[in-house]
This record gives sequence, C-alpha cells and structure tokens, in this order.
Amino acid sequence: MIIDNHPFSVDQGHLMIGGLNTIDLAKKYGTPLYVYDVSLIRKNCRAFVNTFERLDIKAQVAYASKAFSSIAMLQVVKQENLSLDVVSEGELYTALQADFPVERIHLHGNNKSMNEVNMAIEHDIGCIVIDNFHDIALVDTLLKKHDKQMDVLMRVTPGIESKTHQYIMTGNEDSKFGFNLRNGQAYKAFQLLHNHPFIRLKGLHCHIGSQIFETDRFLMAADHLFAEIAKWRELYGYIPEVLNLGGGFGIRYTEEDNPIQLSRYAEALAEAVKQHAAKLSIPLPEIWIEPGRSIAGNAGITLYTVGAMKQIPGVRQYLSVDGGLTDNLRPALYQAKYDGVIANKADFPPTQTVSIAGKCCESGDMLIWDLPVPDVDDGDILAVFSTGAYGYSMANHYNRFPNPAVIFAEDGIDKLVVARETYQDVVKHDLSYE
Ligand SMILES: Cc1ncc(COP(=O)(O)O)c(C=O)c1O
Ligand SMILES: N[C@@H](CCCC[NH3+])C(=O)O
Repeated sequence: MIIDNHPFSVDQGHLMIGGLNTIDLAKKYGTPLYVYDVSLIRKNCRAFVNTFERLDIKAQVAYASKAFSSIAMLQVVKQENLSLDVVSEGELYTALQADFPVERIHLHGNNKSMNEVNMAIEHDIGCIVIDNFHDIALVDTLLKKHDKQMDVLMRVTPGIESKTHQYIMTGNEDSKFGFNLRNGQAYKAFQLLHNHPFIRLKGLHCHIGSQIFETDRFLMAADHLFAEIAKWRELYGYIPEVLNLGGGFGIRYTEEDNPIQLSRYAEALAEAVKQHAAKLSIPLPEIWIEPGRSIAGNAGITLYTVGAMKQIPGVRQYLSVDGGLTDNLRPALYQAKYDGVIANKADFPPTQTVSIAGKCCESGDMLIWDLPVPDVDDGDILAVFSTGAYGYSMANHYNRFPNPAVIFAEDGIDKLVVARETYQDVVKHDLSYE
C-alpha cells in the first residue's frame, strides 16, 4: 500500500520503511526517532545525476548539506558521486570526517569567517562561492598568505521573487545573499575578480529560494544571468566555465503540494543553458546544481509516541506527542504543513480529526493541524512524513530536550547513524557557579 505518494508500505497495520517495521524501530531505539529510507536518498541523487548523463551534459550535483548533515549521510552522498555544498566550518568539518573528496566541496556563506576561509584553503576544497565584497577581501588576503590559487564562483542576486515562503526566498532584490545584478554590484565585483592573480573566477552562482515547484523562476534567473554574461563577454571577453543554478526544488509534504519530477528540473535548466550558450556562441558551461530538500526530504520520517489527549468539545481534539519544535522547527517557523499516520494503525480508516501538539512550552508548538486518524490510544506511534530535510539539521534544545537519534534503514537492515543525546549531553557545557 502506498500512503499519499510516499513509498511506504504497510504490513499487518504497521507502517514499513526501508523494509523495516516502524513499530519495531520505535521499540528498539525509542522516540522521537528520525528514520531514513536510504534507497530513496540514493534514488533522489540518481534522478539528477542520471538526467544530466542522459543529456550528455557536464554537470555537478552538489548536495546542500544544510538539509541534513551527518557523517553517514555524507558517506551515502559520496557513494552516489555527488558534490557537496557546505556553509560553515561545522558542515565542512563533518564533510572531512566523512572523508568527502575535498575537490568536490563548495563553501558558501554570507558572512564567512577567517577560520572558515582558512580551513577551506588549507584543505584545498574545490571552490568558494563568493557572496559579497567582504568575501573578496578575505579570500584575497588569505590566498596571498597561503600563496595559493583557488576556484571561485560569484553568487549573484537576480532580483526574482520565487513563489515560496518569504523566509526561504533568496534571489529577490532585498536579500542578504549575493551581489545584486540590477544595481551594478555584481558588475563591480566582476571587475575585482576577473583576471585576479590568485582568484580564478570559474563562473556564476544563483539560488533563488527553496521549496519551489515550477521551473519558470529558474529559467527567469538563467535569463538574467546570461544577460549579464553577455555584457561581461562583450567588455572583457569573459566566458564562464560553470553556471551554478542552486537548489530549491520543491517536494510533496501534503496533498496540497504538486511537485514535478526531479528529472524535469534538470532537463529544464539544461535546455535553458544550452539555448543561451548557443545564442551567445560560447561553449556550453558546466551546469552545477545544489539540491538539499529534494535529496533528503521525502526519504525521512519522524516517529513519536502519543501521550496526552485533550478534547475541547466543539473546538478541537489535541493529541500530544513526545517531540515537537525541538525536532521539527518548520511548522513553527514557516507554518509548514505535514502529513502523518498512526504507524501501528496505518491502514485503519479515519474516525476523527485531531491536531498534533508538541511537548514544548509554546502554544505555537503544533506539528500538524487537523489530521484525520483512527481511534488513538495512549502509546500509539505517530509517523510524520517528509521530515528528512531541515528537521534534524534545525533541531534545538528548547526546554532542554535531548536531540533524537537518527536511523538509516536499507534493504531490511537498520543502522544507528546518530546516537540519541543524553541528559549528560544536554548539560555537558554547563559550568558550576557554586
Ligand atoms: C545557496 C543554497 N544552495 C542550496 C540550497 C538548498 O536548497 P533546497 O534544500 O531547497 O534544495 C540552499 C537553501 O535554500 C541555499 O541557500
Ligand atoms: N530551512 C529552510 C530551508 C533553508 C533554505 C536554505 N537557504 C526550510 O526548512 O524550508
């Protein structure tokens, strides 16, 4: 049985993932628990890689590790031959611990520190994405100090409002990211970077936002980028080797979402870049993309144990679980919607509508509003779907909750890949004042 397009089966009423029974996993590892179907992570990686291969286009698919970074995750991404986008020393450190090939790591960030850039240069990572004039000065100084050269991309802001939540738009005019194309900042930055003695400007980068369903805004971004490239080419003879069009490809969280197939994003971008390059009579640049959510999102679920239930007659039935905004901040931060199922009654017909509350001391700590469910008992297991991206990675310690464990499930084998935090972990940096 397929539930709402999520490729999870049901066996004797129990939700299965990666060939494993979610109820057994909840018993073995406790809840809340993040569980990933590793074969789905691999399938998502391959959807992009295979499309570019089929189109015979030189490309790099860089997993945006902010979506979910852990050593095991990056090892899977490495096995699938993807590249990697990191935005901090912590993400870069995790990549190094996973023994990720350094030449395929790209460093982002709108306020890179000296330590971050030093670490990137010392480890000879593949490329730094220059975001602003502060970055240019920093990278210039540190490359001189190390007496090294480095490939960079220049991140530009095309001034496009993507159709998504305001907090996750990044290509609009009023954005903290990148050099604005419209007001001439990008052109100024280009003049500093072009023919620089240590910095090799390999091309341009643009990321318009996250959880975007249509291709039209990506194509619009490509139009803006090529208009600028045409100018730089005419004035300086510049030809980009790489064009990075970012990530942001939308996924299904609930039935309201209608994402297109991942391969169609890749096809649309490839076609647009091909056409523009032909029009300018320049060689086809290598196409890089940076999917995060579309690699990890649908592959992950979170299991919770149901506890208190509160009925307010004529108003609402609250059903509280043992996690909440500490393991999934997205509903509280973006009013994000999720779908779920009572995992030990996965094929039971719904008899009521409930709202799933977290256990944090916040009225806004609601995971799902109005979920149809069968009769629910204390101790039932709730599975929330599509929590694989920006769930664990945005987990926090509000109310001093320890972070949950992460399990990888593949071909019927479960593997603990991030241990559950203990209360000792929670207080481990606290110092006494007695
Ligand atoms: C520069 C950059 N690249 C890639 C991503 C990944 O986005 P998504 O997870 O939506 O694919 C982000 C996040 O929005 C980003 O800021
Ligand atoms: N954290 C966001 C996406 C981050 C985008 C990164 N620039 C989300 O959960 O939707």
